[in-house]
Amino acid sequence: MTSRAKKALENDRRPIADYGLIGNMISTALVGRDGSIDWLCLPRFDSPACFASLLGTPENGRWRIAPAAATRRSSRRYLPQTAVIETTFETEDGAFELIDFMPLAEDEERSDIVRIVRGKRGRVAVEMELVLRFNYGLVVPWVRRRDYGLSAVAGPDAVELHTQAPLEGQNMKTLSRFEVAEGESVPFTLSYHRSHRRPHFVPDRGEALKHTVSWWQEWSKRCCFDPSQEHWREAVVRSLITLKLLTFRPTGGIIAAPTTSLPETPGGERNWDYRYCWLRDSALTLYALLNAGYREEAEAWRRWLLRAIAGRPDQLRIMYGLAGERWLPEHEIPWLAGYRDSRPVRIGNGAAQQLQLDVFGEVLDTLHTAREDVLASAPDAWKLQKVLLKHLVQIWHEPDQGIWEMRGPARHFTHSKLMCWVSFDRAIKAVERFGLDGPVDRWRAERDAIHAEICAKGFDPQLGSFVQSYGSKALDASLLLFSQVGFLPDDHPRILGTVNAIERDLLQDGFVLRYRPEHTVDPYKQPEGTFLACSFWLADAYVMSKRMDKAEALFERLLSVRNDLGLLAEEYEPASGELLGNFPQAFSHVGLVNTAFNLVRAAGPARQRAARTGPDVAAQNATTTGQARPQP
Ligand SMILES: OC[C@H]1O[C@H](O[C@H]2O[C@H](CO)[C@@H](O)[C@H](O)[C@H]2O)[C@H](O)[C@@H](O)[C@@H]1O
Repeated sequence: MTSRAKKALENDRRPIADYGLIGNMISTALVGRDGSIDWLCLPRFDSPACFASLLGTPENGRWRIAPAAATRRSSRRYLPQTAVIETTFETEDGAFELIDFMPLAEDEERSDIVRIVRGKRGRVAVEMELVLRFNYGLVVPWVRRRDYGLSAVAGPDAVELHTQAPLEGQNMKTLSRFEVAEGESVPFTLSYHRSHRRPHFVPDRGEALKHTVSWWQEWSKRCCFDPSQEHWREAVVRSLITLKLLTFRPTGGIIAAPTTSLPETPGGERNWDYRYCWLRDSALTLYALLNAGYREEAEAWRRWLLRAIAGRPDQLRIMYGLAGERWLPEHEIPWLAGYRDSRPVRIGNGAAQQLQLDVFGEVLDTLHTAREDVLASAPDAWKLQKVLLKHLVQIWHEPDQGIWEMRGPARHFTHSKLMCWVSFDRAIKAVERFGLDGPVDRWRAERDAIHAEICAKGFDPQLGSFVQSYGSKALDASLLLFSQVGFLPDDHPRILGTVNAIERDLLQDGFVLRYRPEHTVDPYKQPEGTFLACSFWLADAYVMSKRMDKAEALFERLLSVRNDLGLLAEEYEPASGELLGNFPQAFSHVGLVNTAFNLVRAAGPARQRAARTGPDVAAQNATTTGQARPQP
């Protein structure tokens, strides 16, 4: 076997959970346990990757710093309450730490990655390999030596490597070999800039580290999760830091994940680009941020939402780019082999063109919650809501692609209709509670008509459960949301029956599948992993029906599948114990935060949502359920 093939295989076998996330709220990088950065898009989350070995081979770009000799042991952690990763490598000759972080950046076209090698014990030989490949692992740049290191340019992109370590070019790669002794530091900075602009000054790396650490620690302190529940608080803070890392600071948009095409089925075709902002994820994200006390972030998210959706209501999209872009065409990238041969690798997302009726409900619920929680006034929000409702009156009867964005024929998905009901319901509440103007009688008639239709066509008396789409027998985890949006009382037999049916049909080793592909119109029939956000929704449904022990047990199991850094992908495969799908995924982390608050507060996000109220955080802090018993 050639060494190239060996390397490819080595890369193929790396579990998704082996990665950690660093970032500066403009872009992020995935750092492997072995010291290799295998995914980095520059300048923004949604730009082409310059390190793409995650989806191919090391030849598609990576930046590895690791011991030159065999590693005896390695361990890693985030520096407490930060987005800075510290990996410790131990060899026969001693030990060193590798500190990885991205300093905060103001300019969305300039980002730095800092890597500091710090000797801890003995004297260790270290190897650095930098393989730069712009445009998703394809384009080899023109590299020149500089007194500060090197510069590389190709087309619109340029990077500078700043280091005092010796550098050597070999086979289109840059290599370095040096030794580090106890107490010594060898820093590297990779700085991106547009090739038509001048490179920027790279400040002192020690100072940048101090500043980055203290910024994250101050930010984390703001989390108002009960500090006495240390174990859960730590998990909540890690999820919030991850959500913050997935936020595009210049606009406030939050992406679903920083990766594309990590497979939902290893070796399969369910490989999608998640580097965009989904409206669907907005209401639950807002509850998570507000409950945790992050008002500014919630306000920035709401402002992003209002800008993104502004315009004709019939042009509402289900997802947008970081700044609200609507043109997100889907392409396949043939030169990347795919993570464990999972092809195609896709860029852009065709689901952006779909009709998914539930997004109306998500948007109207988000704006309603913002009003209930007295976020800074947004005078145009109500006008926009009325226009959206006027359009929804015309279209809620239509079939759509549903919450799971199925690419088969359109259906009357029950969850989509449920969220249409939410749209009218929240608007009526806005009139009743805030005296806003609107055709409330018309809205009441629509709301009642949808309610009656769902109860007649979306419920199967034999199963005793709501079903995925009108007239079908298939179940769907999105039906777990019925109680938390307030459609029927928590203890209604139809709500309890639906939870029972999902427990019977969709559980795999205690985790929840979205649906069974063989029972649906989904054209991709390969089995996928269990869906983590849905598993959190089951825990929430247990809270709503006051089964706190079950809720707590499921929550603990979900915490146990996070990787060693506390990160979750979109899915989890119980048989192999692997995380699957794009990573880390915002929807999963939003689920974690909301379930944690549901467990510790008398009225957490699920009950707030059912009551159509916002989280009054001060009052919430004063009341905890006392029902949950977190482990120390
Ligand atoms: O696997 C099917 C679909 O998966 C993606 O969508 C999923 O992620 C979204 C973002 O978190 C979430 O809102 C949605 O409900 C999930 O199904 C993908 O982007 C779609 O193109 C794909 O059809």
